[in-house]
Amino acid sequence: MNAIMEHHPSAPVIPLSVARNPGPLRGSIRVPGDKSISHRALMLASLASGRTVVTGLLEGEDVLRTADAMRALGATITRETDRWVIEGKGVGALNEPDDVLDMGNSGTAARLLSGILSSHAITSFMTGDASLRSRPMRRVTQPLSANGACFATRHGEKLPMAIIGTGEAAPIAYRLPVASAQVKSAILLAGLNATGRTKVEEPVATRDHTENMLRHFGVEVEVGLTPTGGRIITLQGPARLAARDVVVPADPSSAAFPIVAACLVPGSEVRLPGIGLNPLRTGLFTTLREMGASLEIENERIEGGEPVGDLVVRASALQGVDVPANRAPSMIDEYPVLAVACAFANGTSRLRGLEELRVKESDRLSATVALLKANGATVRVEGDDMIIEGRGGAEGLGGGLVETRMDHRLAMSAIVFGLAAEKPVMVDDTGFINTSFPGFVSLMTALGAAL
Ligand SMILES: O=C(O)C1=C[C@@H](OP(=O)(O)O)[C@@H](O)[C@H](O)C1
Ligand SMILES: C=C(OP(=O)(O)O)C(=O)O
Repeated sequence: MNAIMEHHPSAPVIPLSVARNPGPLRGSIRVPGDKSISHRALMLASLASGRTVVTGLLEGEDVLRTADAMRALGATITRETDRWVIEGKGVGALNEPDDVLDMGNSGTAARLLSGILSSHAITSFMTGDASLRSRPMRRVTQPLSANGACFATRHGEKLPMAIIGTGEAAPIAYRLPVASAQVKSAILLAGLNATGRTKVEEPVATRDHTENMLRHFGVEVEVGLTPTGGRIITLQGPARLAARDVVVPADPSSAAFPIVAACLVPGSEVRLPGIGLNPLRTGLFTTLREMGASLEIENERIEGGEPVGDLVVRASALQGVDVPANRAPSMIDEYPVLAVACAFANGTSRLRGLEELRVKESDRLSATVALLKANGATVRVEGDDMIIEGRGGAEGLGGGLVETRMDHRLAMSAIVFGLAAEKPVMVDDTGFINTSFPGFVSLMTALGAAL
C-alpha cells in the first residue's frame, strides 16, 4: 500500500487551536486537483477501452475510494510518480465485486457509481462512513430504478444498500427535482449501457464535468437550453468510450479556503496558479468580488478541456452581500467559508436558497450557524436563507469550539476563521480535511499561517 493510502478519516482525531495570524499570508501555492473531475476521470477511464493517463489527480481520501471501487470492478489502476494510469474494462464489462464497496465520506463516489452499477448485470453492496450513511440515496435510487435495476436501502434511502443491476437497462428520462450534478451524472452514466436515448432535464444548470468528460472520451452528448435557463442533456446508448488522457485542473472549491483567508488576514497577497474556472463552479469568485475583494485572474487558458487561470488575491475590506438562490449550484460547497467571510464583512449578508446544504457531509446549514455563533458572530436562518450581521473586522470574533461533524469543509472554514479572528478558535477534528484537500495545513503554513 502506498503512503497516501494510509491515512483514513477514522484514524486518530486531530484537534487544532488556531490563533490570529501574527503576519500576512504571502506566496504562491498549488492547490490539489479538482475532486469532481478526479472522480469522473477514474470512473470514465475504467469504463473506456484502452489506457488512460491522468495527471493532476486529487489524491484525497474521497477519490482514493473511487479508485479502490473501480479496481474492485475490474479496472487496473496504478499510481506512477506523477500520474495515474488506468486500463479500462469497457462499458458493460465490469466484474462483480468480491466485497462491499466502501465509499468512505464521499457522496459523489456513492451517487455516480450507483448509476454505473445500475446498468451492469452484477450485484453489489455499497456502504460508507457514518456521515455518508446518513445521507439520502433515494434521489438516485428512485430515478435509477426506472431502468430495471433494484436497490435495497436501509430505512428506505440510506446506505448500506444492495444494488442488483441489469444488463438490459432501459434508458431513463428524468427531470431533476433538486439541483444536483450527482443525480444528473448518475443517470447519464447509467445511460451509457442502456439501449436508447437517456434524457435529463435540470431546471438550473449544475456543474457539467460529466458531460464535458464524456465528450472527451468520444461520447456524443447533446445539451439544449430550456426557456427558463435550465438544460436538457441527452445521450444515446449503448456508448463506447475510447481512452483519452486527462489533465485535472486545481480545485476552485479547495482554492476557496486560502482565498478567503487571504482576503481576511491583513496585508496578505496570495497567488494560486492553474485554478479551474468552469463557470458552473465560480459563484464564490463572483460573490467575493461583489463584496469588494481584490481577486484577479491572470493567464486565462484552456487546459485539458476546462478553462483555468492563475488567481491573485489580496487582503480587502469586505462588504455584506446578497447572494441569489440561483447562484447556489455554482458555489454549493463554498457557503461555509463564504459565511466566515460574511462574519468579518461590514454590514448584513443574506445567502439565499441553501436547502441542499442540509444533506451534505453534515447539515451544513446548522453546522455553519453553530460555527459562527460559537465564535461571536450574529447569524440566523430564515426558511432556507442564512443571514449574517457582519462585524466589519475581527473584534469580538473567535474564542469558540467548532464541531466539524465529519465535514472537511467545516474544518477548513473554522481554520480560516481562526486565522483572522481576535481570539483563538478550537477545531475538534481536522482529520477529514484529507478527504478533499490533503496537505491543506502545510500549504497554509507555506503561506505564513502559524498553524
Ligand atoms: O457532482 C459533483 O462532483 C458534486 C456535486 C455537488 O453535490 P450535489 O450534486 O449533491 O449538489 C457537490 O456538493 C459535490 O461536492 C460534488
Ligand atoms: C459535498 C461534498 O462532497 P460529496 O457530496 O462528494 O461528499 C463536498 O466536497 O463538499
